[in-house]
Amino acid sequence: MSVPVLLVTGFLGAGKTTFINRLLQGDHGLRIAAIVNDFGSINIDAALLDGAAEGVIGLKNGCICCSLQGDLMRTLKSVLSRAPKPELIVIEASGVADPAGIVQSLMDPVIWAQARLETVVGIVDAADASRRKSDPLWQAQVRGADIMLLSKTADSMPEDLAALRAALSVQGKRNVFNMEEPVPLAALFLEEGLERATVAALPHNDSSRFVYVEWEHDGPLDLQAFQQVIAQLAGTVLRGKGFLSFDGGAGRMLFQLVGNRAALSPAPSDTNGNCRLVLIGERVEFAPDAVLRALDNLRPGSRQT
Ligand SMILES: Nc1nc2c(ncn2[C@@H]2O[C@H](COP(=O)(O)OP(=O)(O)OP(=O)(O)O)[C@@H](O)[C@H]2O)c(=O)[nH]1
Repeated sequence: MSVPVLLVTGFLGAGKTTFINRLLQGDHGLRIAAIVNDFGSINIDAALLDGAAEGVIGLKNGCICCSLQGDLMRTLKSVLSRAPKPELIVIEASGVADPAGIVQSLMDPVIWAQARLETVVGIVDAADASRRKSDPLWQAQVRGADIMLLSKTADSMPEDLAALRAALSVQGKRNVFNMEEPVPLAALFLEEGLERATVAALPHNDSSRFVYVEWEHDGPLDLQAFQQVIAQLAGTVLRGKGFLSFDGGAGRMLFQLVGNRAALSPAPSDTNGNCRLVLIGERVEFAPDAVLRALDNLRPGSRQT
């Protein structure tokens, strides 16, 4: 029997991993395999989900809507050959992916016979939507979604939330859920027989729009110096995430930056090793060399005055 597939899409930092984590930890009793696609070679998302489930597979160094399509298909086939087979497959697209390209790949009749795309779940950061809504990539992600989940609704202004819901309903999105409330698993499955409209993928000149740096350091960092660097870079970094340790031995921390909101929280216990950090920005305003210099300046002994 064909295994249902949920494709989760949404802009950088929208809440895709958070949603998948909740799904993996839900008490539905389903055997779920998750395939996650991070931007870059340091696979933070897979590490974040690792604690939640076996069967989390990270696809890195590219984007599954373009350069990694072949990898996605190979990974799907290998997941499907597992015994016992998963009962649900969740694919997290990277935050820079256009879901239309992935949907086209999943329509392959050989794949479809074994794994049928059930629903494209689109996640929109409600607190960021009014700023982001004219972005063609954001629009493509909304257009390609069958159902919508609104994240960070508690952080958004009520009038912005109302405007967002109105805009989504104009676009024909009937199923819009608040991600800060429990979303029942059944709500993620489309009514039987519902046809998905074919959506054209964005032209692929977009791949050079985003750039990122990956940075690693063996040992703890000075917290205050790190915060200063992040404050300097704020405004040019769209998304940051990583695992870090700081002087004083408070343990490993998970760093999350979305737009101008940064947070540090205790990292999942099974994340070991060096400090590792990924920062992503738009090529027009994010200068990787300067960002790397600022980060390298954090290494003990190399601080410049
Ligand atoms: N308050 C609040 N925070 C959220 C919600 N959803 C996600 N977050 C936070 O937003 C940040 C990014 O969430 P992720 O789930 O990693 O976002 P993502 O879409 O997977 O990010 P990328 O894959 O890097 O594009 C994290 O700090 C989350 O804790 C939400 O509904 N409410």
